[in-house]
Amino acid sequence: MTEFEHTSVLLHETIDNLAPKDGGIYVDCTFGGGGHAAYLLSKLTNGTVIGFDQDSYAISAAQEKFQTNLREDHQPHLQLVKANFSQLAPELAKLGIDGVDGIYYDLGVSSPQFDQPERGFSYRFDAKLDMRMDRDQRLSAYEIVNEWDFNELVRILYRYGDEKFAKQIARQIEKARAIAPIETTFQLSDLIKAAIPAYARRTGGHPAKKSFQAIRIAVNNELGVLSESLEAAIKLLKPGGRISVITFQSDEDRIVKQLFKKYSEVDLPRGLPVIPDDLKPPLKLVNRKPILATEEELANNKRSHSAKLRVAEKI
Ligand SMILES: C[S@@+](CC[C@H](N)C(=O)[O-])C[C@H]1O[C@@H](n2cnc3c(N)ncnc32)[C@H](O)[C@@H]1O
Repeated sequence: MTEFEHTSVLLHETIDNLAPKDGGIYVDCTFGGGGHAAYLLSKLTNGTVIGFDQDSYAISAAQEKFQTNLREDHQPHLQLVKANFSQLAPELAKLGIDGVDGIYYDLGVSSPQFDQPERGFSYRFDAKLDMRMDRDQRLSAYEIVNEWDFNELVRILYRYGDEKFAKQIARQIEKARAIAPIETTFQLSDLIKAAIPAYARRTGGHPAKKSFQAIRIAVNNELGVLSESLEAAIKLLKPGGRISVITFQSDEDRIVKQLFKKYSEVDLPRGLPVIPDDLKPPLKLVNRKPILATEEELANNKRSHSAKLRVAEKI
């Protein structure tokens, strides 16, 4: 049995806000342990949920855990797709689907990805630098740390990690790899610690936290694939269909917020008495402000602290 322990964040808020309807087609873009999907399936007596994940480990764990729902004749039916959600439209087209009633994303990594030392995501375990969610992908943390030039390293550390000592860390990495390749998470974490001044190391969390997050986002091109996929998702939604997105990082949330804004507002010529249908925006916001975890969830799940949920509806 493949164990997959992951506590879902904003579980009810994400799914209830989709207002699921029997017979509908729903897409879970980040299936993981299937916590959100299990709750969605429990709300349907018939209909289809398509679960995407780029991690073959998540897909094989789901094949065991959701055996019943995966049976051809079972209602509600679950179908799994091992693919990046950047491939949303072409993968759904392969299944003959060109419109959906709801779609949701729970971004970032799952607990097993962090907690399995050999995945190389965590500074808590010593392992070969990796951080690929999709282990068929070529680019890993090893290449970024050992091959990307100083300016590229500084850019990702600043941009994806808000790391103010980005330059010092990139310099330390350059110095170390000139002698021998940086192979492991502990080697990288020690270099980061050495680059950060002692006064700064005494405050905040683990000194390598921001840099590890930044490198992970770069390895998996997390921000690049998000906008592309959200654009496709909005097109795929049927009128009245909804999209929920949980983000965990400010750049991610900004992408969702700006895209929802772009599609829910239109610049109309002044003085139009009635807005013609073809000028109406394609989306309306279900919640103006992002939904955050309740006090109870915050107390029980550390991952929920940075979570923000935004929901919109296709008009
Ligand atoms: C936070 S977990 C999802 C947890 C899930 N909602 C649950 O309740 O168990 C995120 C999952 O999405 C997957 N993922 C992240 N980015 C992806 C992408 N671009 N394409 C496909 N899967 C992705 C990861 O591999 C991981 O398994």
